[in-house]
Amino acid sequence: MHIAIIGASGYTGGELMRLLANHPSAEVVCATSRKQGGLPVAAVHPHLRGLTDLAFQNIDVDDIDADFAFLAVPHTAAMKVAGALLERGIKTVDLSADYRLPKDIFEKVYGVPHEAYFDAPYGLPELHRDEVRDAAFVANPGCFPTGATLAVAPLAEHAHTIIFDSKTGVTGAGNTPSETTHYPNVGDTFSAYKWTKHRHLAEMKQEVAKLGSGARCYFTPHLLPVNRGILTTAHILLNEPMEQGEVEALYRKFYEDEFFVRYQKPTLAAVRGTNFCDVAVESEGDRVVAVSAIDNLVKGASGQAIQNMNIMCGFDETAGLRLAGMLP
Ligand SMILES: NC(=O)C1=CN([C@@H]2O[C@H](COP(=O)(O)OP(=O)(O)OC[C@H]3O[C@@H](n4cnc5c(N)ncnc54)[C@H](OP(=O)(O)O)[C@@H]3O)[C@@H](O)[C@H]2O)C=CC1
Ligand SMILES: CC(=O)N[C@@H](CCC(=O)OP(=O)(O)O)C(=O)O
Repeated sequence: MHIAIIGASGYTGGELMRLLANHPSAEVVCATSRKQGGLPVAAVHPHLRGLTDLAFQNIDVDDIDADFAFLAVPHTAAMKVAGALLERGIKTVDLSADYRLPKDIFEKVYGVPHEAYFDAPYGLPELHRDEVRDAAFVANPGCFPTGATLAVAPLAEHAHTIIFDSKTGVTGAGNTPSETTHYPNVGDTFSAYKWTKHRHLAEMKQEVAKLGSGARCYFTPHLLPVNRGILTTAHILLNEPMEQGEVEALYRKFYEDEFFVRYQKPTLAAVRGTNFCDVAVESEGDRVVAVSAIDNLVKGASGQAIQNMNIMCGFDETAGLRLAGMLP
C-alpha cells in the first residue's frame, strides 16, 4: 500500500517514516513539506539515512498519488486538506486535533471557527476499534488523552472525580524552537504549565463520559527535561471503596486481549520508542492511584496512527509496531 505523509518534516512525520520503514505492507511514496521541498528526507531526519531514498515534495494534496495518507500538520492546517483527501477516496488518519471533538466544543477550546467539519471516529483503538475499522477518516487522539484515558478506562464508571497529573517530554511541543523549549528553560529543571485549562482536558472529559462515567475531571501537565514520554498519575476518587485485588483484577481483565496495554509498573524507559502503554494501579480504599506511561510520539501519535491504519486496512493490528523499549 502506498502512503503519503503530509507534514513529513516534523517530529510525528519523522516518527511515521521510522515506524513505516518496518511495515510489511506499507511503503511511503510521498513525504510533503512546504519548506524542505527537494531535500532528501534524510537531510532533516538523519536517523533515516539508508532506510529511505525519498525527497520531500512541496505539493498540493490534489496532486498526491497514494492509497493512504497521514496528516501530521498542526491543528487548523489539517482541516484545510482533510475534505480533499476524503473526496479523492484516500483513507486518512489525522494526527491533529481538528476532528477529535464535536464542532462546537472544538471551536470553544481552540478559539477558532472550524472551516470544514465532519464527524470522524476517535482513534483510540482499545475503546473504539469497531468504529475505526469501518472508517475512511480517523481522528488520532492527543498524546495526553491517550495515556490518561487508558489509565482510568477500567474504573471510570465507579468514580465521582478524576484528577490527571501528567509529565511530558519536550517533543510534544513539535519541532519549532520556542522560549519554553529553549534548553536552559527546560533542561535541569521541572515545571507545571496550563495548570487548570489545557486544551486536552476536553478530550479526557469526552472519553470518560463515553465510558459511562459522570466523574468530574481535572488535568495539570508538567514539562520534563526529556525528549520523549508521558507519565500520567491519575487520582481516581471512587463512589465506594474497592480493595486492591478487586481493582487490579478489573484492569487485568479489561486489557487482557490488548497487545499494546501491559499491566506492569510504568516507566518511561520501558515504553520509549514503542507503541505500548504500561499501566498499574494501587488502591487505598476510596482512592485509586492509576499510573500510565507512553511514548508521546508513538502510542501518543504516530504509532497509534499506524495502529489505526492497520485496523482500517485489515492488516494485523500490530504490523510494524512489534518493537521493544530500550532498556537499560
Ligand atoms: N509531537 C507530539 O508528541 C504529538 C503531536 N501531535 C499532533 O501531530 C501534528 C504534528 O505534530 P508535530 O510533528 O509534533 O509538529 P511539528 O511542528 O514537529 O511538525 C509539523 C509539520 O507540519 C508542517 N506544517 C507546519 N505548519 C503548516 C501549515 N500551516 N500547513 C501545512 N504544513 C504545515 C511543517 O512542515 P514544513 O514547515 O516543512 O511544511 C512541520 O514540519 C500536530 O497536529 C500535533 O498537534 C499529536 C500527538 C502528539
Ligand atoms: C510539551 C507540549 O507542549 N505538549 C503539547 C501536547 C502536544 C500534543 O500531542 O497534542 P496535540 O496533538 O493536541 O497537539 C501541549 O501541551 O500542547
